[in-house]
Amino acid sequence: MAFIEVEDLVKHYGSERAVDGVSFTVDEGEIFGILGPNGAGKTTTVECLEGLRTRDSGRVSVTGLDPERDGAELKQVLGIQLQESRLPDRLRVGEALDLYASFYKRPADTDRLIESLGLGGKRKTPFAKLSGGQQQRLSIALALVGNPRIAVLDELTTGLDPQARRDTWDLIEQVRDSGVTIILVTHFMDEAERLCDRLAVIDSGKVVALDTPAGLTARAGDEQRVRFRPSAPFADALLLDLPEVAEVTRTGPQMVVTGRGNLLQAVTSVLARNHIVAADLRVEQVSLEDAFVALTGKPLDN
Ligand SMILES: Nc1ncnc2c1ncn2[C@@H]1O[C@H](COP(=O)(O)OP(=O)(O)OP(=O)(O)O)[C@@H](O)[C@H]1O
Repeated sequence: MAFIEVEDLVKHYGSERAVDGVSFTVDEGEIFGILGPNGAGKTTTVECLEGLRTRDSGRVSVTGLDPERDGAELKQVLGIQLQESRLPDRLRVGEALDLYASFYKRPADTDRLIESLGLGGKRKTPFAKLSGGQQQRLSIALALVGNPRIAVLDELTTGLDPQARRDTWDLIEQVRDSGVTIILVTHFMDEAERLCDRLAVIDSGKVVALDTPAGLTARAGDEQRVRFRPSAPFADALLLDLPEVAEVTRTGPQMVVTGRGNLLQAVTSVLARNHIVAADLRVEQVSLEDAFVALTGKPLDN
């Protein structure tokens, strides 16, 4: 039996089928991503896994426990970081951690947890006086205070600045290295690509792909794009005649040449032969974002 198993999970809200037959498994020790646009059914899926929602049908097993039947036992192995979790403004960091620790049979040492999450010196600081990044760290600390085997993190870095996001990613890798299995719900491609060992891409309540980030990207093909500003006008046909080139588009002074194989060399050779200089030349490979569009027919951030 897999560490975590979700099989043919279905959940309706009224007549809306928010989760429509979702299946996946998670191995012990991995960071498993659930990626999808707003309203795709990600949160509902993990809420069924956490025992916070009752499923309409399907099977869910978390370390052999059924969240609906074995809720009390599950709470001892699962740590949850809720989306946009807010605490009372005046609750101090130490008080919040001690309170949450009291819910568990074998809580973590809160002093060590505070230190390892970079909140050292903040024990007496009220929630409202923490920065966005520190509040996020506290919510991760609260998810870990019960010494869980699994942590479910929902929209981990929403609202954080780039540095705080990178720090949080480092932290999550440390948590995984300490042996915690992580389920990460996100709608950020860069986060999924950086952190996840495997990903379920969810769209309109269904899993449309289940793979490693590299595997997903490979599915979108080996297409490349070469962007540049030509120093002189020329006919598109010059490039379209090349076997490597599939498409040429122009946006203002910029040209984008899409194709395969040794595209860069083919394009630059033709330009050189015609005495055209390519300024601001850039080559782009297929990204996870392209893979997502190929799979769902729409961009992630819609
Ligand atoms: N409590 C609820 N009552 C009614 N409909 C709901 C409820 N919660 C979610 N939904 C609807 O179910 C669908 C899936 O929502 P869900 O929150 O699971 O998606 P999500 O992928 O987590 O989205 P987001 O990234 O915006 O949180 C959406 O259409 C949403 O409007």
